[in-house]
Amino acid sequence: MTENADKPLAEEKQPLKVALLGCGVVGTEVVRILTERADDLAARVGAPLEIAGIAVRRAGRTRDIAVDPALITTDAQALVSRGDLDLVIEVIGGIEPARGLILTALENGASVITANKALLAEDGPTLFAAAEKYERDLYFEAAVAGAIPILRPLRESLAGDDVVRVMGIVNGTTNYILDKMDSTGAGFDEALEEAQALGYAEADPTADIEGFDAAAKAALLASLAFHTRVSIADVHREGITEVTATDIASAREMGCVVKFLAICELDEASDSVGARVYPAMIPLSHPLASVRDAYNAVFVESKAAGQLMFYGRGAGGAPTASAVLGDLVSAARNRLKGVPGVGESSYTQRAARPMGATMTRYHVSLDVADKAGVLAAVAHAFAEHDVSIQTVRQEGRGGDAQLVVVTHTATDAALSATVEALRDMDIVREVSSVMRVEGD
Ligand SMILES: NC(=O)C1=CN([C@@H]2O[C@H](COP(=O)(O)OP(=O)(O)OC[C@H]3O[C@@H](n4cnc5c(N)ncnc54)[C@H](O)[C@@H]3O)[C@@H](O)[C@H]2O)C=CC1
Ligand SMILES: N[C@@H](CC=O)C(=O)O
Ligand code: NA
Repeated sequence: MTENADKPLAEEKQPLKVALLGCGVVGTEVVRILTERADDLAARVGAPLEIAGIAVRRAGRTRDIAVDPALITTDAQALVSRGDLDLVIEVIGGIEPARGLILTALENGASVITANKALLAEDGPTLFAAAEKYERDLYFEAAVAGAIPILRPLRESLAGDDVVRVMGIVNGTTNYILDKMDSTGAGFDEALEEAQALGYAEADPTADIEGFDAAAKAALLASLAFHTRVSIADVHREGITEVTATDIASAREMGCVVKFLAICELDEASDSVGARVYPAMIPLSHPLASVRDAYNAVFVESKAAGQLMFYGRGAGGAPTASAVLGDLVSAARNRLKGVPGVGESSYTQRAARPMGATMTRYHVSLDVADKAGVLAAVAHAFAEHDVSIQTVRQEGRGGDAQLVVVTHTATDAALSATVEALRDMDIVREVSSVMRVEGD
């Protein structure tokens, strides 16, 4: 008889009790995987995972889940206060009651898995401090880029390297909208409705289209990548609501596509961190240009590894549940061992770099009077602000002309001052669009 024969099988071990908070798009898929894959999960963890309770907002609603109705409760606070839970999954979203519930769960000895980027980017330090105090895990792989494993690689695989830049498409809803507008000519509202029906959008889709969701994710990426604390308030944010069909066509004309980007950079000279989200034109040859539908992709650049790219489904119930379950298995293994896993690392305390100091390029479309000297006057406005022009294209339109100017790299402060000056010029009838150019 081998030594192992005495060891209890996973299913003979005391089950780990799991509570689920919220049973919407993501929660439903979490329950499905937990129930359908129970035996394999038990084998991987080393003990069965038992659903001990599911907190919902409305009890009577028909749900597509196969669990004992006695497990359903509308009292999430009582559930997390029980004291016998090993693991709590928070997929309610928003700030409160999620924050209070997570803190109570940690205080009562449970490790927590959450997909809630909004909360972590607003008040992560409070939650991480509680996890450390009670020696429990607080994992959140699902919070950034859905199914794509990106946070664990940053926290663990790249812990010995120095990350200098993270750039990606981290919001599925907006990528879906921009992709549909570009490839099928769909209108903004129509594409947003489709994204909502497919379960990609936040409960309030303003969070997606105004960039709050991507800004929260950028804050989490920057914090992990640069071992510091970046909150959503530190992230420069512009959403996609101003992107027009004309911008998309204009991007095509210069061999580009409009993508909604999150960019996090370490400025070594000033030891500061810049994080920003905005729609930008990128060349069709850039790998991010071919990210379609609700897919996400994240580029990481580090000193020793060079460039790494992570790609996959960034939104949707099942892909997001995959990330939640991955965290659940890790946290469950740690619970069995009695020690928490790797926590947060924010030892550098780097300052936030102001947006004005960011080096970027602009694509500016102007409606101008079509007369002698206009081009020279416009060029002068750029030169006066130390912004060098890369290309100018002019198209006549009756008595008016349209000028499309693409600049070389300059500080964002210089570029926006140039645009302000252009707006004040009599010969400029309208600055019809301003968009940054990235990725080359
Ligand atoms: N849907 C997606 O593709 C992704 C979602 N996430 C995040 O996952 C979380 C959940 O998202 P979804 O499932 O899409 O949202 P959802 O709106 O479909 O689900 C949330 C559920 O929580 C319930 N709820 C609200 N207040 C409650 C309370 N006090 N007690 C119990 N239940 C309550 C709601 O009734 C709803 O069923 C959010 O933090 C979201 O940002 C993260 C990645 C992707
Ligand atoms: N609403 C989000 C969901 C995932 O984080 C998105 O569209 O990416
Ligand atoms: Na992820």
